[in-house]
Amino acid sequence: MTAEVRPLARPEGADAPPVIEVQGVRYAYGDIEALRGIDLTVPRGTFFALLGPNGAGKSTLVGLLSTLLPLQTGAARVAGFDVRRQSAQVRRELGLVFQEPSLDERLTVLENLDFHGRIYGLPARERARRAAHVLDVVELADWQNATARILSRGMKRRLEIARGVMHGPALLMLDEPTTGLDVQSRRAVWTYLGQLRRETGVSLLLTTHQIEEAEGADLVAILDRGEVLAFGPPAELRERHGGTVVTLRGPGPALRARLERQYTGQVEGAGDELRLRVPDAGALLADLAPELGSLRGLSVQTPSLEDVFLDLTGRALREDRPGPHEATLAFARGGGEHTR
Ligand SMILES: Nc1ncnc2c1ncn2[C@@H]1O[C@H](COP(=O)(O)OP(=O)(O)OP(=O)(O)O)[C@@H](O)[C@H]1O
Repeated sequence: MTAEVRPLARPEGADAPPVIEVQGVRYAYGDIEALRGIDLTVPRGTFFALLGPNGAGKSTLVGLLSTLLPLQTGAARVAGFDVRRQSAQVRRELGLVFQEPSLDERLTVLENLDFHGRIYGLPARERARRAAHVLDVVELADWQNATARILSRGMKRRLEIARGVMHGPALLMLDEPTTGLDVQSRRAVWTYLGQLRRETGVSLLLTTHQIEEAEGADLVAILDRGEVLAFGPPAELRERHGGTVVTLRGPGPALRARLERQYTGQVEGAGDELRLRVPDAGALLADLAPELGSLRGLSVQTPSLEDVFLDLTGRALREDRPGPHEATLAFARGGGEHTR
């Protein structure tokens, strides 16, 4: 494959076409409808996360964008190139990091990068320059002559990421990139990805069912059963579909009556506990301030994208759901003391 050489850093003008454009895309495997009409536009430079449970259609959409699957209905472009008519240009704009390791274990770290650069037709000097740069970013420069086989899992993943951006793509596609890594290696991967974004302007497409990783994205699309249920910045989705839940323990009858009157439709819970779902917990807490001392306890639960998914579908995104992001204050009744 021959190709023009482009700089590692790709400062894009405001008029650069979106990195992903998908319009009316449907896809079926025989009778199984995997995608049922997808529309998405993702601007250049974005960290975009595609979040959805198993079978939602994430891999199918990624397959279409990366030209591995043929488009059946609708239109899709990557960095302005049509996936149907300009598949070679689309592939040049993509870097891929899969869940499964894909390094040549017999080659050294540097040779893995160099080989990749050759496939993309980069001249030797350019390959050496780019390899040095990306190895520097992922902190593997000291390991460049080591055989890939001896690297730890985290280091291999870092090398795969370095290789993914070696040819200067517009979009790096990451399929569950931190699966199987320990917490420290996960963090390292995200640090390096952040740095690569800053230095090269590369956009990221992350497919995941890990909520924590999607929370860090600029834009999230929640996909379920072949449809985009919500699309926007995580904070906006949380506000639109989650709402902060404030739980009061031991509110007296007068306070309860006032809140039910004032926050019609947002109050639930009987007996000792009262839950209010509000867009802005600060305003509610300010309103409650004079009565805080009379409560036995209070907790503020910030919604996560898991709550957003639950609100949209009535189902949990995954079984091993982490505990809610909860801050609890317990007040000793009457005493004014509190513990955290
Ligand atoms: N090769 C195939 N043949 C038939 N059906 C398929 C094929 N690949 C996927 N499907 C079906 O298409 C739907 C979407 O699958 P897809 O793999 O795109 O979802 P996903 O969100 O990527 O899931 P996962 O996270 O499990 O990879 C599912 O119902 C799946 O069973």
